[in-house]
Amino acid sequence: MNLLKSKALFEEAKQFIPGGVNSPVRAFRSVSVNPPFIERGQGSKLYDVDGNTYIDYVGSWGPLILGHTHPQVVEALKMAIERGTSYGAPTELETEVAKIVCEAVPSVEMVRMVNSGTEATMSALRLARGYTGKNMIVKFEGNYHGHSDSLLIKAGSGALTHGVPDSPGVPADIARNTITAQYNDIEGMKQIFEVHGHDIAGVIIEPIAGNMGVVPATQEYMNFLREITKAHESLLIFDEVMTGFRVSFHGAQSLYNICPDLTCFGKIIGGGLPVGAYGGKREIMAQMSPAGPIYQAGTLSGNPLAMTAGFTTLKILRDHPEIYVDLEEKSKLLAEGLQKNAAQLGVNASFNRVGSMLCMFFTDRQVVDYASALASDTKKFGIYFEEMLKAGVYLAPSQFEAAFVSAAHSKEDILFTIEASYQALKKVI
Ligand SMILES: Cc1ncc(COP(=O)(O)O)c(C=O)c1O
Ligand SMILES: N[C@H](C=O)CCC(=O)O
Repeated sequence: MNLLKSKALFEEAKQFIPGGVNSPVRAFRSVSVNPPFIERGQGSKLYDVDGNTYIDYVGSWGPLILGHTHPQVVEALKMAIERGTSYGAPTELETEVAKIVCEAVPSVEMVRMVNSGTEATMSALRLARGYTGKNMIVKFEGNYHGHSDSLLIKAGSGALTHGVPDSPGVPADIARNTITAQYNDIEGMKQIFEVHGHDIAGVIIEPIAGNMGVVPATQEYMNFLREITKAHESLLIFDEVMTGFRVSFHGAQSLYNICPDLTCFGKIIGGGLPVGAYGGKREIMAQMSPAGPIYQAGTLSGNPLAMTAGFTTLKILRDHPEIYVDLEEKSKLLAEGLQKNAAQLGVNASFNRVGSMLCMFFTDRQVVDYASALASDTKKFGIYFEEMLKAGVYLAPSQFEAAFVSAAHSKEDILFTIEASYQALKKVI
């Protein structure tokens, strides 16, 4: 694989951008490969500046459930851009997007658009604190909710991959109000509520974690969380930035049949443009300014281009439920193929998959939380990753990220990936 141009561009970028990238995971630091610089994407494929083609399972870290440059999304954007890029004033489309979100996710009666998942979770915490009058937030080890101060504690994703789950720069006074819990650990959470229950504003969780690899919460745990938060008048906040419109059109909450108080969205609702959103019960959301006293704002919030890409994507997903059936079939085929390869070659690997989010961990332990995810052999992952990239399969460059199947992946893509994985795993043993 020739990456000469990418290498030169990366060196140049490092002169002007910290680490050469605008988000740490893109630097490929945990694997010993130069990041390919991307020229364009189409369907299931990414094309780099050196002329390499990859089957893409990153999908811009989740938003591209329809694949790259979906014709309807591109056409809608072309028409929208002719009308202007931003007005800083209300548009009808914002209500249309809000309506489609509220209709899809019944726990969300009102929704506020922001510009990223980070903003969505940060604002949801402020709302939880303002609404309950309490201070503390509980989050889970290995869950990632973006990079706001209160949540960058024992965080997953790039923070975990790069070894900074507790970032310098987060004031101790702020960190003190965040309690970290073990995922799927009922007894641990009972103890937290016994000690701090009177002052817990909310518990925020990735219902299906995708930032320590893919790790679903158990149904029993979810039922318990709903009960304990209700009993203590704390809010249950689902971070569905990754799972929203991904694992189902109705979100992870529909799979668990749990009604959280607040839900955060991002990724898919922006159809590949920068968007986040948070929503929930009317009574709670009505506390947000200007309806209520809790402040949050955004120059580009509800941006017409982002709303156009998001609305078009959500409408396609809503009107074509067969997309989710197809995603399930392809993802199952892929996961089973990878699993069979590992078993045949005697590689210690464990698999988690929910719909089109999946992860192969290089460990023989079943991965149910942060500790069991950390048991993975990241050196083996690094070898596997490099071999897959050379074969033309673009995975996230970390053991602690999800792979996403999109509507654009063909059966041929999946079969090619399974064969490439067999050859790559041979290099791991
Ligand atoms: C579950 C989850 N929450 C929040 C975020 C933060 O979103 P963003 O990167 O758009 O700020 C991410 C991804 O980065 C995520 O996966
Ligand atoms: N895992 C992260 C989001 O889901 C990756 C995105 C990033 O940090 O750039």
